[in-house]
Amino acid sequence: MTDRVKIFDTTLRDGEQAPGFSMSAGQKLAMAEALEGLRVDVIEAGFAAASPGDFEGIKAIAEMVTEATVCSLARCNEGDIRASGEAIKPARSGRIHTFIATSPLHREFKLKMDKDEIVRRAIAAIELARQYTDDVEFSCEDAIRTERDYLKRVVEAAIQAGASTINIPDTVGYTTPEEITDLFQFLTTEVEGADDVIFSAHCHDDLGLAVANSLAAVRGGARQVECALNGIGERAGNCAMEEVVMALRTRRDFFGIDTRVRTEGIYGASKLLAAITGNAVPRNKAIVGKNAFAHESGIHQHGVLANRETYEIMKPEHVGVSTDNLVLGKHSGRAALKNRAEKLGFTLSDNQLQSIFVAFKELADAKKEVFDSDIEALVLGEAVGSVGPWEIESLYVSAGSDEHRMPKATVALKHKDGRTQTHVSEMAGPMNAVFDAISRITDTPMTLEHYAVTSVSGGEDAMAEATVRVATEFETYQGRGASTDTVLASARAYLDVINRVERRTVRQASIAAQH
Ligand SMILES: CC(=O)SCCNC(=O)CCNC(=O)[C@H](O)C(C)(C)COP(=O)(O)OP(=O)(O)OC[C@H]1O[C@@H](n2cnc3c(N)ncnc32)[C@H](O)[C@@H]1OP(=O)(O)O
Ligand SMILES: CC(C)C(=O)C(=O)O
Ligand SMILES: [Mg+2]
Repeated sequence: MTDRVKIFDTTLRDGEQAPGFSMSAGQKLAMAEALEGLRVDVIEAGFAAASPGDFEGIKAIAEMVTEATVCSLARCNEGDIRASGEAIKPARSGRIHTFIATSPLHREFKLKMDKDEIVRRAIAAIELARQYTDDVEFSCEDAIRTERDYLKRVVEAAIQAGASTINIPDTVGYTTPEEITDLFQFLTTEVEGADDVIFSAHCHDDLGLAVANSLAAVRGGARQVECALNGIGERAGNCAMEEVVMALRTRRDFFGIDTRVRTEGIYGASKLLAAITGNAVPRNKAIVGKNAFAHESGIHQHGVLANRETYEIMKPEHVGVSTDNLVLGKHSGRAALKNRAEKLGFTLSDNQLQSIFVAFKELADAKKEVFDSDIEALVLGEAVGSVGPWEIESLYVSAGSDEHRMPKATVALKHKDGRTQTHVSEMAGPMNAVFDAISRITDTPMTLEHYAVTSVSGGEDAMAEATVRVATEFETYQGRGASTDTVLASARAYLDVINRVERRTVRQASIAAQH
């Protein structure tokens, strides 16, 4: 048994699997870089057999990551194992994670396999995986609803076949803390070969118990926790990485064990994920929500002013949340901007710094004060919006109280291939006119399902962040844009979606051309 809990991050596999959270290969690479910066032990980068894009995404991550183990998920069949083995080949340390369901419901209705067949499949898959790597993880899907004696039998067979990590998933979020502690105690003491492997917990949040159950599994002997940033994942999500890590760190006195995560990067990584997927973190979310370290009521403020520990059990800076509000101005240079971004949890390449610096100077000229949240919006705007191919060249909107004159938007967009196109739209609302003009120029008809604008910093000239959810003929997309001008922020959010759609079409066309 190790003296720490390994963090197996599945943001890019189970997390990405949930509707509304899919990421492009480039976005997955950016997230993998952030996860490596957090020092997670294992990055589950995808499911190699799922698609050529997933295969290439895992391979690119395996080529880039230098410290963490890079893992691919595989069913217990030859094709999946071989695809995973090839995808992780470039990794300094690569893992194949193979799984098969063991519960009566899954055996009878889904797999239509009896108990012996499942054991045979598991053994064959693990033995084949071992031909690619010594690091093989085996999961009994729906382990929690599996008969204990059968679970023990499958796990013992998996260990004998060569698995070095045994994962016990609560696939449907059904268990309770007491029950899972007892199960892990049973497995770690009763299973033959238990001392030679690491037991892992993979809890889902259907009853809001994923973090509590993961911690309870650790109490029962689990030494790997599978989790995802912001708790994303199938249905209600997975165990939230930031929560389980901070619970172990903050209550080390209770759990007596910790992870090796560099917690100062948590907030930046969480924001990056939210920006990339277009799914904002709720403000009351533990650790990474906007309110996690905010105090408005008088009695709390009075206490915090005297001593922060009266109402704070963690230091905000330990998870990368800055309490230093007023940061930079128009006289600041690149070094200060880079330093501030790093304090907020973002590592900027030289190219990113150059382009963010230009936007920062424009913002500093337009605003009296530049806050951390402004810088965050600039960095995330860069992470999301810089990839094009369309960008806004100019935008004019006229609207007013005269009911005989329709609001009008004149929009000019520039494409990376050199084209510039302008369209004038008149619609019932000014934003409708802007969105319509963008749709017409790019020839992308879409239905707006949700549109929201929030202020991300203080003052009259605050930065606005717009988010849109838009349905195309085939899929729903999220987009995000930021600016001190709400109309421009909204237009950028809408264009963010158009760019995602176009990039996806180009990607699909290139995949089709390869076949
Ligand atoms: C709990 C979890 O999170 S499991 C991971 C879930 N993630 C995903 O499914 C995302 C990626 N999946 C995919 O892209 C597709 O489902 C694919 C490419 C893997 C398979 O696609 P298809 O071949 O069309 O199969 P489909 O998805 O319809 O059905 C799954 C098949 O796998 C079988 N299967 C399911 N789990 C396993 C397993 N662990 N081991 C072996 N076979 C399995 C099912 O019995 C079914 O077989 P059948 O086609 O003979 O009936
Ligand atoms: C593939 C397995 C580990 C899984 O995601 C689950 O059972 O929830
Ligand atoms: Mg899962």
